[in-house]
Amino acid sequence: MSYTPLRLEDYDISPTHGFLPSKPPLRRLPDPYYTPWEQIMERFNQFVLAHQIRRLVRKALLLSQTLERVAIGKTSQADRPFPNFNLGTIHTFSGSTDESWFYLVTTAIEAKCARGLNAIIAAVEAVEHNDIERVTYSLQQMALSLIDANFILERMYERCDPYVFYWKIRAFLAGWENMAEAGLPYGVLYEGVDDTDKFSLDNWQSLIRRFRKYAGGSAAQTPLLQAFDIALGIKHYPTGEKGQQTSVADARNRLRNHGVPEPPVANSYLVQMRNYMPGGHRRFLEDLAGACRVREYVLLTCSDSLLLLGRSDDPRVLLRRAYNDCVDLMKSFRDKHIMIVSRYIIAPAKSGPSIPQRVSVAAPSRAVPPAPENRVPVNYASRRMLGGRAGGDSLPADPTMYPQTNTSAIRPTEVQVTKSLNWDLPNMNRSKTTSPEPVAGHGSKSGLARQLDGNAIARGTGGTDAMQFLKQVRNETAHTKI
Ligand code: HEM
Repeated sequence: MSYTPLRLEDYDISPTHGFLPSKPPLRRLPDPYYTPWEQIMERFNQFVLAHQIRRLVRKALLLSQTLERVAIGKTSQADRPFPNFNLGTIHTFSGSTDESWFYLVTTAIEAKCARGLNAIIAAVEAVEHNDIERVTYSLQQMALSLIDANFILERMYERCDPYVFYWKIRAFLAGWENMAEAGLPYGVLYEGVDDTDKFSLDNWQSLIRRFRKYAGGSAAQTPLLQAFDIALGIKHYPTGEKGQQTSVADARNRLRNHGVPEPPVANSYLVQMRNYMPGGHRRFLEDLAGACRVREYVLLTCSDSLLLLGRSDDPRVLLRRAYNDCVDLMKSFRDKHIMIVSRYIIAPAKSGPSIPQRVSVAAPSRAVPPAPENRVPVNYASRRMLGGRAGGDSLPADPTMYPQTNTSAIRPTEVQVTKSLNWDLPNMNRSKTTSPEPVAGHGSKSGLARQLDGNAIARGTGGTDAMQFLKQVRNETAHTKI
């Protein structure tokens, strides 16, 4: 099979902005058709705080998001230029600068690593031409990009506070995949979609099949790290399984079968994350995996163990050093990232909110009543005690907004009531009422922002057992070194 050079532009990737769009996003949708939506967004944070957002969104007009008149990509801000990385956020869920910073750090890494993507393409091509010096130079450029990524990642600590991240931001990013522990064993039912409204209690099993599971927002959905993994030949195996990185024999085999694509990364979570990437970016990863043989080239060029003693200006020594530097920097990025996860997720989860929390009970949905035998006897008095709205409370205590301001402690009977609502099988209404509303469902009781006891698994917004997954990915990276 002949080699066809890869071109970033063919995959909606910008040579200057990488996986970011080359034009800044619109500040607001210019067509007056979307005014009802924009009006909600103008005061989004106030509405969330006042518990009005669900009501308003329900009331809002159902507008087509594919209206032809919408000039997506057209910007009113040609003078806020991306190339200078003069970035800011227009809207956040929580209204906090911590949340803005969280997005900005992630976006800045994308922006800065664009040159790394160009270097990846150059390295792939140089291998095809057996140009050792160009392969080395391209790997050095990739390393510079990874140095930037490492540096920017550490800036997360500057303005994103772990407490705020864990207790105030994270719930909004949560999804409904692998979230049984958070109270969503089946995912979420999308009202009005797939005839769900025709549901009756007799066919609840078919209804369960209509629940949808989607992972939450996670930077794991960036193609960037996967592109570097593929370029360096770093393989990831299913979590809990020990795999092997390419050996010299594998490398020979692959070079002989030129053009036969490598099987995709075998870690199902990373593969699944590709479904959340734009189609062009996903295709890029697939095509890159088919075309890239950088690791094989380095392995075969540098297989002679005597090279370890070789002169420092031997091109093969320089090649191996450039390759290993990249692997080291990928490992270092993942080390730093694990440290972030332990400070932003594990530590706050273990220590809990600064003041004891209350639990809240989701009001049963009118659309799907619970089966009579599963109805939980929650009376109005107990709901008020739990911070609910029953009985016409004008100012409900909301454990999700600022748990440190909640002064009442959890009572065992209240926890039982909540658990019962969460887990009883035919009681579908719980998912419908709690999950799509980030405000109501993610306090201390069932969402991602909650206190974990000693043995509980800390899950990422993508639903992984975060530490087990991330450490394996990091170790697999380290084992790739030649
Ligand atoms: C407060 C900051 C961050 C936290 C708490 C965090 C947390 C996590 C967690 C828990 C996972 C496991 C997957 C999941 O279930 O979600 C993950 C994966 C991942 N995150 Fe982050 N993350 C943060 C920032 C970033 C940034 C800035 C990047 C930059 C690109 C990033 C890139 C990744 C990648 C690529 C993965 C997939 C695993 C890998 O390839 O190493 N994360 N993150």
